[in-house]
Amino acid sequence: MKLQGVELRRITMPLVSPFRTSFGTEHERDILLLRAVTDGAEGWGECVAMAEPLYSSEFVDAAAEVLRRFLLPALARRQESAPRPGGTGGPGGIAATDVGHALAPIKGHRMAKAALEMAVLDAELRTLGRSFASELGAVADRVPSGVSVGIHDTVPALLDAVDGYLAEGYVRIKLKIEPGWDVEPVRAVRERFGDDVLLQVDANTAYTLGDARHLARLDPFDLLLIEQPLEEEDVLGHAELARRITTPVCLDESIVSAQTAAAAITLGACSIINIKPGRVGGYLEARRIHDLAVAHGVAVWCGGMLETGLGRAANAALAALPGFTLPGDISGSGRFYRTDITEPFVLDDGHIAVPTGPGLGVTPLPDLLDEFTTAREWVPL
Ligand SMILES: CSCC[C@@H](NC(=O)CCC(=O)O)C(=O)O
Ligand SMILES: [Mg+2]
Repeated sequence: MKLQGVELRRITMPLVSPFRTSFGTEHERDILLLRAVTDGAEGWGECVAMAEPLYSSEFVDAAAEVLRRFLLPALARRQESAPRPGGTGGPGGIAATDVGHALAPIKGHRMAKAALEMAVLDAELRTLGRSFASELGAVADRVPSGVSVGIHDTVPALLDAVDGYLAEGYVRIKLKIEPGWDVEPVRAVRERFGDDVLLQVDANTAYTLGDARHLARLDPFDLLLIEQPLEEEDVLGHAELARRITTPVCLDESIVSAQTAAAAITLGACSIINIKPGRVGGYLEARRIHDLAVAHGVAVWCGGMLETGLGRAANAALAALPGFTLPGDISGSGRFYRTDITEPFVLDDGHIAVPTGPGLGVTPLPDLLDEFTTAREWVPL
């Protein structure tokens, strides 16, 4: 497949309601999309980097810049040096499995790299007529849908939000927590909705090991897991915390590759992993982490970064792999957006259908995409 160029397209999508976490409050998403134009088909990639480097060190302006100045030129050089398919000499094409190798010399910027690999993979699979689900190894045609619930001003407001999501059919509730908003909201949700609701919490690195005794107060509430209680690099701290609480520790921000996943598992820093393809550099690395976790008996689930229907489609395909045994943050499009740029993903009996069409199985609706577009830039290879 010959990659002719990539369009960098920025869109701004308003959220249906503010989404507050321990690191800030989102009111809209400033999203970088990639449209890869090849001699076969066009492919789409979605960069999950936020507008500010608060979830991780990446942010969307930096992703666009590193793509423009370093990642796309590196891919162009790889394509120019690759032998033609079939072994003849001269500039050849590129395959999705080449992208990670071509970009490896550039340090970090995993979300930017993931978006580029996703776009190339989508173009390749559309050309082949294969779905993401079949390429990744999906074993299900729908996946259970969990929902992430932000920090609210009051407990009654939180309970109303949870009530609404349960009424919509979400099979698992995840509550964002931070110091001062943790035991009380969890207790209130348990008292109002009972012990059978699948319930977990996400701290986004808001605590320290010194909070271990306090976090142990969550143990009586039978949570599925506590996600990323400590800072990203404190792998040893998570291993010590896991010895002091009974709630299973799940890592998110700390797991940036199969290598870091192997280290975290070996050190006992987590017994569950939230896999986010953008955070780990792409869907192919995400599958490697899945395979590693399965080999170690570690459960995985698919996290979310408020993706549009493009990322949601790819995440649903990934979440259909056999090791994804816990409900992921693959909610309906309406959880965050009044209007999605693709046909909306809609909850059906608490599940999201896995797209079956070639590639992502969804494409942006041109008029809606144009409505949300704030910038377009063509980068020839
Ligand atoms: C703006 S917060 C994004 C990161 C957060 N993501 C979610 O809470 C799920 C969001 C979603 O459903 O897409 C996480 O740390 O897991
Ligand atoms: Mg998280």
